Amino acid sequence: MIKIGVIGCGFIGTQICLAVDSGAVPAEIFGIFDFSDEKANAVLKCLKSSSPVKCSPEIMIESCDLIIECASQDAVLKYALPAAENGVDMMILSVGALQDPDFYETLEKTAAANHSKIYIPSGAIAGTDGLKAAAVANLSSVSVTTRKPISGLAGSPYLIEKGIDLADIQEPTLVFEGSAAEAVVGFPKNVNVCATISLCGIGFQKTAVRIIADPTISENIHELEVSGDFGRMKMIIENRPSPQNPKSSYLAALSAVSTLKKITSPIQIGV
Ligand SMILES: NC(=O)C1=CN([C@@H]2O[C@H](COP(=O)(O)OP(=O)(O)OC[C@H]3O[C@@H](n4cnc5c(N)ncnc54)[C@H](O)[C@@H]3O)[C@@H](O)[C@H]2O)C=CC1
Ligand SMILES: O=C([O-])CC(=O)C(=O)O
Repeated sequence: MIKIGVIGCGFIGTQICLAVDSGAVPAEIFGIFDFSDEKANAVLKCLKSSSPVKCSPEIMIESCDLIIECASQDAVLKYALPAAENGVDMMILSVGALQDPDFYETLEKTAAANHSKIYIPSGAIAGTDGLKAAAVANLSSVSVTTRKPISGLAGSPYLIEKGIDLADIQEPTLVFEGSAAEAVVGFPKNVNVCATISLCGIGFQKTAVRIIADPTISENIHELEVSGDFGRMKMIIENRPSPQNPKSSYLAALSAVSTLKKITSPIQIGV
């Protein structure tokens, strides 16, 4: 059984630990880490058949086969390279961290040199299978429009920098329009899906992003539009947000668990 370490014990980390603990995934949780001890303790408390240690990511890197990052872009920047250098696989949820081309290239080369894998779940969006296949030929445009309720965008660095007060927004309002590269920096906890789409398609600079703050909805809605040699694709997903963290959709946690199932299964389905 593979040994996993989980960095980040918030909504997604908790769901992953619960799925492994229930036996739905054949893996052992070796260790968990969160810089909030309270969050790590809350995970330990809800596990019935696993007894992971609370340990540093450095210890996980020495002891685990796979590290799952479900914490923040900072955690990816800090731990992804050391894990790859040690031949340890990593699943990354805070995908926006990969927008720096130098970091991405170094990570890719380091993982290749040390036979480690980087797994990026489809997260809170759908359509990555079709997009990846379409990207084998020429793509002319890829765009993502994200609509979130006010609570799903609170605290974003871009809104703070631009002096946009979400409390003033009474109707659906376009708060950002630009590249995915800019979006994942300005909204690091809100649009990692745009990073995943960029990596599947035409990259961070060419992927167009619009973010709409919408006080009339309760779902996190992502609309993906792609055109290219294959034809045209349009996908809309209306995600239920996590009750624990309204910025993140429930599907993001399910996608991480599904990726873990794929990693641990001899049968690989889909692109
Ligand atoms: N790829 C995708 O489609 C999606 C990605 N995400 C991203 O996944 C990550 C986890 O999401 P949630 O579980 O909903 O967030 P959360 O806020 O519920 O939990 C994150 C936890 O990580 C901890 N943390 C943050 N930085 C850390 C660090 N450097 N070292 C140790 N602990 C750290 C926090 O204390 C918190 O307990 C976030 O970065 C989020 O933006 C969320 C939804 C969709
Ligand atoms: O969960 C979502 O709907 C999207 C999200 O937060 C992200 O991509 O970071």
